[in-house]
Amino acid sequence: MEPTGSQAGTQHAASEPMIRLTGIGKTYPDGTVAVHELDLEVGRGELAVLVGPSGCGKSTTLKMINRLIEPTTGTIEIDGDDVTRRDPVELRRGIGYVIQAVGLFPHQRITANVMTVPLLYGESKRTARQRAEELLDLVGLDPKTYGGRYPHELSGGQRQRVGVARALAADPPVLLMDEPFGAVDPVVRVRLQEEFLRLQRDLGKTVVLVTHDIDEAVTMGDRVAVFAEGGRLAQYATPAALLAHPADDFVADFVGATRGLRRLSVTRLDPAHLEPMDDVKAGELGTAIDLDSTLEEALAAMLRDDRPMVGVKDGARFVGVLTPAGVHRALRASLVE
Ligand SMILES: Nc1ncnc2c1ncn2[C@@H]1O[C@H](COP(=O)(O)OP(=O)(O)OP(=O)(O)O)[C@@H](O)[C@H]1O
Repeated sequence: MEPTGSQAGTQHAASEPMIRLTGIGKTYPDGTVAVHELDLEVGRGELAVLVGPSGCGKSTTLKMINRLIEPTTGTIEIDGDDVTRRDPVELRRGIGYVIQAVGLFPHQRITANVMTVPLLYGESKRTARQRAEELLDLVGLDPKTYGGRYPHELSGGQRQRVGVARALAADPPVLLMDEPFGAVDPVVRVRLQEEFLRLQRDLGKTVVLVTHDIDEAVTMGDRVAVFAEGGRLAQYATPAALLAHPADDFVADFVGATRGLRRLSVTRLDPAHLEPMDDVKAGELGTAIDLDSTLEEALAAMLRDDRPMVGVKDGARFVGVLTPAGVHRALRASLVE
């Protein structure tokens, strides 16, 4: 199934996936099966999330993609190339990697931390500095304020942003992220998630992100891979499909009893489900919402204004009215793609 929603990045979709794992498996020498014969494809510009309970092989899978861990079976292709034939060090330079602990050099200032990657590529100090400052700006950190600080002089969320900036420094087509927003409080986490989605839409990177948080998975992912015990892939689907049709009881339990509510937060408005504005309704409307809102935001607006409908704007222009019946239609339509 094709990815849905505005974050799909489908304009880059070529028939060949950017990342293809075929029969990939990892058994550790002590006999632990961390990943069991996994097939997974990630399209160009797509953001795939690996989610599941602790110890089910998500990190192992991620680290096999950049060969920090060698698979025991199967093949991994990036952009059609078999990565097992590539020099691992050179391979890793072409793949951004963001981890929870960030891994910044504690005794280097922030700009210097981000400069390490362009310097590795042989850029002059001056170009590397300029690039680092652009990247800090891109992730929302003013280089003048933060560039001269040391990592311990930043908040957890700011350090995560530096980690993202550094991973982007080589302009890699592929970005691997292991619990990148795990170390920050829930409010900062949601902000970082939103900012990263915006950035990813602009940059069109192919991203594989590991999390154990189903909310993060369905918010961020174009497609979500749910892992089960023993490194088994239980389901790989769009958030809408996963929430509406869990493949088995394990997935149903994992996505939770409130999955119906979660569907509201992953489905965006569509003009097709709005009713036309008329004079009577115009008088009944509270504050209008934007056309790119989610159904959850739409329902929240109806409840906040205590009205059975909400006006919808595209920029400054009113485009229609959404009612609870329209919400229902939109939910059903989100599955027919
Ligand atoms: N070097 C190792 N030797 C033996 N077993 C290992 C080794 N590294 C990881 N494992 C096991 O492989 C399994 C998968 O680990 P992995 O780190 O991939 O899980 P995960 O899904 O990322 O977990 P978490 O969410 O807790 O980070 C676990 O049972 C783990 O104990």
